[in-house]
Amino acid sequence: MGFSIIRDGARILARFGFFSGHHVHHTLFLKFGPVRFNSSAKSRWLDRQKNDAFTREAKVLGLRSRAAFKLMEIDDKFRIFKKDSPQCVLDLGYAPGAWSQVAQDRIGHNGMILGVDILPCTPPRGVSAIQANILSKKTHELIRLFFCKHFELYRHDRLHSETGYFHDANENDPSRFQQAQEYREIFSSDEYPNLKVALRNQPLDTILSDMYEPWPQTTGFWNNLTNSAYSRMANTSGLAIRDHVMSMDLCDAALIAAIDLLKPGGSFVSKLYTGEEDELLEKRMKMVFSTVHRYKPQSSRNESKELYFVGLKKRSQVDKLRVFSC
Ligand SMILES: C[S@@+](CC[C@H](N)C(=O)[O-])C[C@H]1O[C@@H](n2cnc3c(N)ncnc32)[C@H](O)[C@@H]1O
Repeated sequence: MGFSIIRDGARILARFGFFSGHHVHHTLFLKFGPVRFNSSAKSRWLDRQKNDAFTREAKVLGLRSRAAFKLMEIDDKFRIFKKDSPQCVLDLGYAPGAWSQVAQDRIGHNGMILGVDILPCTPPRGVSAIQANILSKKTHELIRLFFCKHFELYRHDRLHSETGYFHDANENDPSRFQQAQEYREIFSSDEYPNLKVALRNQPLDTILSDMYEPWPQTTGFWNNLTNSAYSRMANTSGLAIRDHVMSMDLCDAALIAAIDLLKPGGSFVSKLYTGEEDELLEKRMKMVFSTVHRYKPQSSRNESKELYFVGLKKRSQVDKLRVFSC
């Protein structure tokens, strides 16, 4: 952190914002002048959405956003998802849920998908979700717990009964997960003798991250909910450096999740906004994955600085400290 301050004051201010939601907007206002989180930026984005062919197509196909096409293109090219064995997929920043819909379609009904988003959102059918911040260590624990214990949480876990952490569209149909061998082992005893071991394991086959900081909530506080996740996910500020720095932090968070939770051999897709730190992220990803690709899907707008890094075949021994000390 100290290093960041010396090198670039703006960066540390932006970083600080991740840990204390409201401060970032004030702080960045001071540093750069008004950051465009205002209603005209939002209505420009909404207008562009209305006139966009991918947006219209998404509507026709019942997809929750045009982002679905980007993941389809990525999977067509790199074959992330597999149907022949049960797959566990984590979708970081899943709201409103288009990527989860694509993952669900491509892994079939043998797999499990958990979406994590800081915004409240009802996940698509067949997908489970938690509202949580991926920058929190507790979220990692919840993810692990979910994939190891899964639906039993509904019956036995105080965590769920007291706080309702997990929303699971499959709550009424647990039988389809019991078929998978590794889950049968966990559930074979009432006392879950294997659970401790399972919790140390890396349960995931694929981690997707399309995260970017949402627009701040401006209305809807009265009902203790949010205004629609769809509108709030429209989120670039228009300031290239800010978009880049924010996205780099979220990419780091997703990469840490990949190191901790992804099986050896697993795959990783992460969105970023390009800038001077791309190469550092790429270098780190190469320490975690055997192959790393940069990819810009055709459905990603030309004028957007958005890009996707795809990591394939996670290495078996990854030292997190070494990765992040480079
Ligand atoms: C561009 S949207 C994702 C769109 C999604 N992939 C889809 O296909 O519908 C980015 C999402 O990242 C979420 N996000 C940003 N920061 C996050 C964080 N720290 N933890 C969890 N989710 C986060 C935002 O709330 C937002 O919903």
